[in-house]
Amino acid sequence: MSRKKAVKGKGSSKSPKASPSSGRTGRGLTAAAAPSSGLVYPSRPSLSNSGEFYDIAFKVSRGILRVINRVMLVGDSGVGKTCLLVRFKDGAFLAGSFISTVGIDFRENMPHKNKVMSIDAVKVKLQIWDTAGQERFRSVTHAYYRDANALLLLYDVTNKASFDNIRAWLTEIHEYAQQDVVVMLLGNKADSTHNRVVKREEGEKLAKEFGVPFMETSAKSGLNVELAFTAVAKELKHRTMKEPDEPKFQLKEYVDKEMRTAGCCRS
Ligand SMILES: Nc1nc2c(ncn2[C@@H]2O[C@H](COP(=O)(O)OP(=O)(O)OP(=O)(O)O)[C@@H](O)[C@H]2O)c(=O)[nH]1
Ligand SMILES: [Mg+2]
Repeated sequence: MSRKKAVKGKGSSKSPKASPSSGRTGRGLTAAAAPSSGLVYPSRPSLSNSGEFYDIAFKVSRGILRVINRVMLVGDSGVGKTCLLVRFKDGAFLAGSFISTVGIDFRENMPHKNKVMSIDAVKVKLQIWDTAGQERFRSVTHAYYRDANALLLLYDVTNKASFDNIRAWLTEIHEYAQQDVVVMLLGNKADSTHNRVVKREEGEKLAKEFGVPFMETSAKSGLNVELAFTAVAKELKHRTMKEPDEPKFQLKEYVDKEMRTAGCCRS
């Protein structure tokens, strides 16, 4: 058994109108806290696919520890969140006309995909939630923030407004997400060299100012897509399973090193 049902059904404590600070619970889950069965149930309830609330931490399946973590893609409409998710999950690029994601009923319709990654011999399950970037769906997105363990915040290097809005997104994240949420800034559409209006250095500078890791990506070419999700998965895995004497995993250092090793760009 991998799940322990905590609170049943819809209409429980989560709602788009919930107090912004009410969900601020740290993960606070370490391997040392795990019972010998390997089943761990943290106190924070999570939302399942069906809209029910569960306590999910990690489970042992066929002798492999599988860590389940929720990653949310956020940023302005059109920056490429859906395309990034599809590239990562299916290895394909959604070319053609732009179909904006809508968030009508956040419990039923918020699109997400699961992907299991192998991190240091541990299967890390990422539950990746796509969000609607349009302003009118913002309250829907807010309701999800506090369930996120990590946020990939995207702007579009060909769209200056999407870059300028990053400060506002970071303010929202600060207001609605868990205090210890992992945040990574991604400058997407790096393949569009001719239309680029935001330099890589500008992205680096902003990320440095806010103390978050940064990389440029392309859902079209695949540039750094795998690396972005791997880095997040590594950070989440280390947080969950850190041994007392193990040095802290440094996400930013890891990203910088990987970028240097790969000459900044890899697909
Ligand atoms: N050149 C290029 N185009 C991209 C890239 N990623 C996305 N696009 C294009 O940008 C447009 C918007 O992409 P989406 O992924 O739908 O954008 P979104 O962020 O999900 O937008 P919302 O759902 O409205 O929030 C589409 O026409 C994509 O084909 C990329 O890396 N490079
Ligand atoms: Mg979308």
